[in-house]
Amino acid sequence: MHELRRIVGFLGPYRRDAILGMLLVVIESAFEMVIPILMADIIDVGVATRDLDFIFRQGVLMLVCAALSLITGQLYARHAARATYGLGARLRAAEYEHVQEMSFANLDHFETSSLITRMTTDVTVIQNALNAGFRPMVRGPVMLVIGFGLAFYLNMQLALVFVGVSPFMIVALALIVRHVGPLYGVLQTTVDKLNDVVQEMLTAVRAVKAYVREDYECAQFRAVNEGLARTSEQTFKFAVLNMPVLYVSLYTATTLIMWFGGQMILGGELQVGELTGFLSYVMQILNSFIMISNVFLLLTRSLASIHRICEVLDEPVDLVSPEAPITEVADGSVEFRDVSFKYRADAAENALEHVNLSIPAGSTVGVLGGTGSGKTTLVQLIPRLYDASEGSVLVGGRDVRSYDLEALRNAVSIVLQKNVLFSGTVRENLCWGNPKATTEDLLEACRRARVDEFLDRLPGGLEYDLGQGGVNVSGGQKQRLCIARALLKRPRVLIFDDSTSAVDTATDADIRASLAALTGVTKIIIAQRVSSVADADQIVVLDDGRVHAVGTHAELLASDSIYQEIYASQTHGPKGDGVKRGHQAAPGNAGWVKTNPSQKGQAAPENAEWVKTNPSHNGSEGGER
Ligand SMILES: Nc1ncnc2c1ncn2[C@@H]1O[C@H](COP(=O)(O)OP(=O)(O)OP(=O)(O)O)[C@@H](O)[C@H]1O
Repeated sequence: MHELRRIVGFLGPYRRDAILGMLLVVIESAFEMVIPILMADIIDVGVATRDLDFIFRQGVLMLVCAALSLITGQLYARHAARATYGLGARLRAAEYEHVQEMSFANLDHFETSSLITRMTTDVTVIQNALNAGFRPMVRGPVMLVIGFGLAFYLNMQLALVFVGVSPFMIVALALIVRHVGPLYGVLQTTVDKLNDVVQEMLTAVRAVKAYVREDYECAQFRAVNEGLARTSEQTFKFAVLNMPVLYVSLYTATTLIMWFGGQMILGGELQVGELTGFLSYVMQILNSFIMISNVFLLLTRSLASIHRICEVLDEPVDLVSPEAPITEVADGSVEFRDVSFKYRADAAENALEHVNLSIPAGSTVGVLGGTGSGKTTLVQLIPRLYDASEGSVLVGGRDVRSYDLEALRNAVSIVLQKNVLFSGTVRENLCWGNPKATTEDLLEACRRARVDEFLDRLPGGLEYDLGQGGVNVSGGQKQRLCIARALLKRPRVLIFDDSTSAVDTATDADIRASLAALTGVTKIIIAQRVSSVADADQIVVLDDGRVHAVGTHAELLASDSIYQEIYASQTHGPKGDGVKRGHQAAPGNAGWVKTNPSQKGQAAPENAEWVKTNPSHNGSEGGER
């Protein structure tokens, strides 16, 4: 119930329309309900006494009531539509804005497809329920009360006959609603699943085609689609039972009333007009029961949607700026003080264990480690995409939790592993980094990120449309555009999470050289290739969430077993003795995995071996994906 009230609270300025709409329905119903009484009078008084004047006057009154009922009905429809669609728009906006505020950890709680369903289908369900249910929701109870009142007024005994039938109807309807309610929740979850399959397939449609998995995807879709059809069938099979229940009640009541009414007319206790008027009220009362039961069914379905929407709206944003935040980041120094981190409070293992690191402002740091060793996790703590579970992360000498989030994230620019560009031109995408950037600024960032190498070839240059998700450029070009976008923020700390994996080694070196010229900016580079970090001031080797070693290329090459292994395997294959043969460029985009990974939280075994992970997936040397 409190969720229903919460959603009603979103009416905002449309509350006036909702209230006006309700009033109009009450007036409309009242006018309509007077008509049978006027009709009964025409039969019992006008026709019985052959008083044409009376019949005419009552007829005109009936017409006026019908016309007023029609006008108020029309006015109601206008206000109801405004309230309904206004509420839908406000709900979608509230959900969308809340999702924007959510942290990565918050977003981990929801499937993307489920969020889409909650912002679209669930809101539509509420809209439809309100649109179709608003009128009967008000009209049903109003007609029920007035109908019963007037039925008792016309004939008490007949009204009691009718009252006798009602409990059966009420109990049967309550049972149907109780059974159908939970099924609606299941139905919405099934819609989630369908959206999930469709979204995943559309996002990965190129991979589907490349791997010739169309049949498999179709089978997946068919299974979920048929599941949805089955669930809908099951749900509506029960929902439609309300109609037979109501009609059985209607005809039983009508038959009984005709029988009793007929006896009463024969006994001279009732007039024909009275019985006709009474039967009209019986119809109206039963109609109002039909309306109320339909509203209950609609409401039951929308309650499931309301709950799902409230789950999004009530998700507490766990990363917010503090009360009195610091708005200036003094410098680009970064420090990890005994930091441990787990993605979920109930996770058995930490993704990072007791990490201690000190990165001076303006220095360049490389981060190496096997797949899943915690590299991405480590850097995501710097702009506070997640908060450390234990210990603290400092930027510019202050705990990241003491900064204004926006100020911190403006000072720490991260090029995520999964590069994302948006629909729009190159210029629009780059301006994400700095909306005020001039064309000169954009071209300068493009030069540094080596975007200039292909920008001329894009029709329109900066005005070239990248298409949805940047489909109109290659993987390597996308990475370079993302680097340029990050540079435009003019950050104090620049983080590259494997951001040059899809560019050729020569361009990678070029980009590194131009970044080296950015003095005063701390650069943290996660890379698979030793060559990408060999020139760094210090290199951090991660292993199973722990810092295995820190040092320069020469120091690590001389002392660290994991670094030696990585280096050797990249220069001469997994078992090579590359230590002695000097540094060479690593193969294009090879990824490296340890073949006998140690248990999480334990130091890496000395004999750990690193192997190349399917380099063919990453493109050939010197090329771009
Ligand atoms: N959102 C998440 N929720 C739960 N666990 C996660 C999440 N992201 C990563 N992990 C887990 O945390 C660990 C470290 O992952 P992380 O992405 O930091 O590794 P990585 O070194 O960057 O790997 P890669 O080189 O493959 O990108 C892994 O065991 C991974 O499965």
